[in-house]
Amino acid sequence: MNKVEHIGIAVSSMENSIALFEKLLNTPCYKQEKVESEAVNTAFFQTGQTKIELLEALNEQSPVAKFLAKKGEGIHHIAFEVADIKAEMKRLQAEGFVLLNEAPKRGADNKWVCFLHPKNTNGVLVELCQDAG
Ligand SMILES: CC[C@H](C(=O)O)C(=O)SCCNC(=O)CCNC(=O)[C@H](O)C(C)(C)COP(=O)(O)OP(=O)(O)OC[C@H]1O[C@@H](n2cnc3c(N)ncnc32)[C@H](O)[C@@H]1OP(=O)(O)O
Ligand SMILES: [Co+2]
Repeated sequence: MNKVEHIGIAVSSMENSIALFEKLLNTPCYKQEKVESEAVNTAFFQTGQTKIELLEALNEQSPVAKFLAKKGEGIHHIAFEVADIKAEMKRLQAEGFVLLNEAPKRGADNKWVCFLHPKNTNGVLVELCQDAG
């Protein structure tokens, strides 16, 4: 795990939260991107070596909609940058972590991603990210 690539934050209104985080971080949102496969709209802020990723549900089936209904707005996941996501997935599976997707899938911001179930990570949803080149 090279570094924290981003911290994912679940929000109810992307428009309101972009305005809030632009004030808080004193930096503009550098990208908004819909990830249909995850039923999320994302917005990114660069904060030094890491990023903030705001997440808004695109529909009621979105994992973010379920999270918001259950827990409300707040930190949703921590993403770690890895050099070789397939090797990391193999290593983590061998260590007993439950992978939520068997193969790397396309994430936002030009990444390959994989998620680990929070039941094996002290209740923290963990995402692995590798640059898709
Ligand atoms: C990929 C695009 C973008 C990127 O960075 O590129 C993203 O990050 S997209 C982010 C949205 N996508 C995901 O979150 C995909 C992975 N998530 C899942 O597969 C599900 O959300 C899952 C399996 C974590 C939970 O889904 P489930 O249907 O099982 O929901 P439950 O409410 O029944 O949850 C079961 C259990 O897990 C706890 N939980 C759920 N979400 C989280 C979370 N974000 N952090 C910590 N814990 C979480 C939930 O409280 C339940 O625990 P329990 O003790 O039973 O209450
Ligand atoms: Co993420």
